[in-house]
Amino acid sequence: MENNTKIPVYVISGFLGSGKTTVLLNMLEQCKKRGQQPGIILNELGEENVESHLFEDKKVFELLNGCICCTLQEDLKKTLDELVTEMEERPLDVLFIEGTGVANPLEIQEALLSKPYIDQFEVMSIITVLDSSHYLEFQSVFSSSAEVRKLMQEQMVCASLLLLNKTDLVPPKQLDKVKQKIAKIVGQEKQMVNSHYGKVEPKILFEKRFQSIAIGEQHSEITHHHHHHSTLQALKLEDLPAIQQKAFEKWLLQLPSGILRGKGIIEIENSSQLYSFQYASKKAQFVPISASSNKKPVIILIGMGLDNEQLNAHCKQLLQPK
Ligand SMILES: Nc1nc2c(ncn2[C@@H]2O[C@H](COP(=O)(O)OP(=O)(O)OP(=O)(O)O)[C@@H](O)[C@H]2O)c(=O)[nH]1
Repeated sequence: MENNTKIPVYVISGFLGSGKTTVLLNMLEQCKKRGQQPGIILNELGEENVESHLFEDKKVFELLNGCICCTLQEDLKKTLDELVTEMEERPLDVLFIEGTGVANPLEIQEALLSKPYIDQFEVMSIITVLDSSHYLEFQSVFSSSAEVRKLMQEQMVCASLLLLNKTDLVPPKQLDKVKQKIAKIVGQEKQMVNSHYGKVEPKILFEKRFQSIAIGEQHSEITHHHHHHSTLQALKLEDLPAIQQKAFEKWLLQLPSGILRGKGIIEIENSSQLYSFQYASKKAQFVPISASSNKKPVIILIGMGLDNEQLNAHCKQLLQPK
């Protein structure tokens, strides 16, 4: 493939629940306005993508139940091959890759910069999304693990653009403090932009900020990372009864502290509709989804350092309501 036909690629990285999908949906909206056909590669830790209803009319490739940056790098390469083949029938103008919340984007970058992908794809930007409302907590030695701190630092350091998301949840003084702390890690030059529900001027989001250097060339900066999320677990709950919304919110808030993220679909008692829910930054959100989407209630929980007995007991409360 000639250089001028390379597919521009945006990699969206960031910790669990920081707002990656929200940013991706905003970028897709922009593509629609521009009449561009996007391709999407989604990598999820759970064995099911509970958010597929968000991308119904889009070309989505899913890499499930593992993290691109570990065992799934080969799968990512296969998906890229598939995408190139499919493009002969249905061309794409732009590709978005959303990693799991625990992916190190260096590994995605590495796949894209290796042969033959470097001749087919052009990395435009690695956008790392940060939850500015929980940044201090995630970086604190008292309330977070060394694994989480290191992973977030890697996600920040290899970003070409940092989005400080969820600014609505942070008082201005705290936001300043967060920015100063981040600058100490990434340096003053790295571009940092505030965002609220991932809304950022399209020009900033779509700007080309990445210079590709093939792996193996002298100045390549790729280094291998250690697999730091060995203790991470994704848990799936199915066969769920209809649940009262308030009781469910309370249940979420009382989850063991190792649970960092929850998402899924539930049936709310006395409502004929299914709801998609998000639990991130210790906040729950519910959005009704159409009955025609053929979804079944399911809950995905993701966490680290979990006490399985405690978690099982907590889950039982939900599965066997009084
Ligand atoms: N208050 C607030 N909530 C936000 C903002 N951006 C995203 N959210 C909410 O945070 C939750 C998680 O957002 P997602 O975009 O799904 O986060 P993610 O990074 O894709 O999450 P993972 O799937 O864990 O990787 C959702 O409920 C969003 O609506 C924001 O700026 N402010």
